[in-house]
Amino acid sequence: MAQAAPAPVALAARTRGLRKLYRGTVAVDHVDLDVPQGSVLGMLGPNGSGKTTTIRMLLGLTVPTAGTVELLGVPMPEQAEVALPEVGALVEGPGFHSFLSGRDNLLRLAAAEPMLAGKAIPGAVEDALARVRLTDAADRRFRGYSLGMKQRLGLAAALLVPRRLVVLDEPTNGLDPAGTREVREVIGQLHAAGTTVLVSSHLLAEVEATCTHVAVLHRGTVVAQGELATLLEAGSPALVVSTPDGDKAVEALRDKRIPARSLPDGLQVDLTTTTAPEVVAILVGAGVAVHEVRKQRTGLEELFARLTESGDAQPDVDGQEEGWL
Ligand SMILES: Nc1ncnc2c1ncn2[C@@H]1O[C@H](COP(=O)(O)OP(=O)(O)OP(=O)(O)O)[C@@H](O)[C@H]1O
Repeated sequence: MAQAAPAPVALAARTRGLRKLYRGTVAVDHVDLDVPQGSVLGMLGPNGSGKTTTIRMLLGLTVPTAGTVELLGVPMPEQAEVALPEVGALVEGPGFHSFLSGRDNLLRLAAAEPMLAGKAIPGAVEDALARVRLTDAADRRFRGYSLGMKQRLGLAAALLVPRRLVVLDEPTNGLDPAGTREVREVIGQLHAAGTTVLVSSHLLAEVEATCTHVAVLHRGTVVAQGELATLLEAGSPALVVSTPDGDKAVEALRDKRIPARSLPDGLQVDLTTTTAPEVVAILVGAGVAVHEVRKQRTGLEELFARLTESGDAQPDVDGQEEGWL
């Protein structure tokens, strides 16, 4: 039965005071999340920070202990049947049958899509398979798929019909670099088509590369959210100087009360109380060989550093290599 489509809304998803307890353990608390219509919002947080639990509550898969959820303007889970047909989701355990091929799994899911007419099903399945580059492996059984292929099939299921909102929980888990680039491409295409995308990740670099907005979770609460560009501007600016004379340079700056710290190939200078030309003049005056100087964006990095300093959370090693100093 076709349902009345939800009306256009400013926020594709909105939570207020969201809380989830598991046997006395707080998984999510006080989460007021705004996912603007048309945005690509990266939900960023270390392992165990509450990303999956929040996403599951948004989709009506987990019942909140307290708080409210609105999805495409309607309350969840009360009006799930209104919102969910317009929401594609890739979450843990998408329920594929191990003995069926990738294509047959998608055909089964497509048959259950209220927005897909029967005769449109085969075409929609082939399109979705092609979009995640799984056509060649489509006849193989799901149980023989690699983790990356399983992720691709999950993504294909989320893309079976045009959606107003696509929710992807750690979509690049298990994917190689080419697969990761393809997921970024798919997110870019969805964004260009006006679809709102909510994507969770523990990789800073991944969020920076794909998102317009960010919500940072730590220990179950949102510690920052907003436009990526605004968050990147926040935090104190820094200068990264490449030089073989790092220690000498740090000393020269500290003599002038400018905070700096050594890096493997140079140093990082805090620009809160000084400027880049002044730093370069001091270094050159002190006889430091300056090979390269560049401004560093520190907003997200600082937010993440604060998270890791508080103990229980470490960003992924890949994230450190790609997105950190
Ligand atoms: N079904 C459950 N039963 C008990 N505790 C749970 C359950 N699901 C999640 N938790 C706990 O809730 C907290 C948040 O977990 P969640 O999976 O939402 O975090 P996450 O940010 O998605 O982590 P990851 O990046 O590792 O997937 C963790 O402490 C986790 O152990």
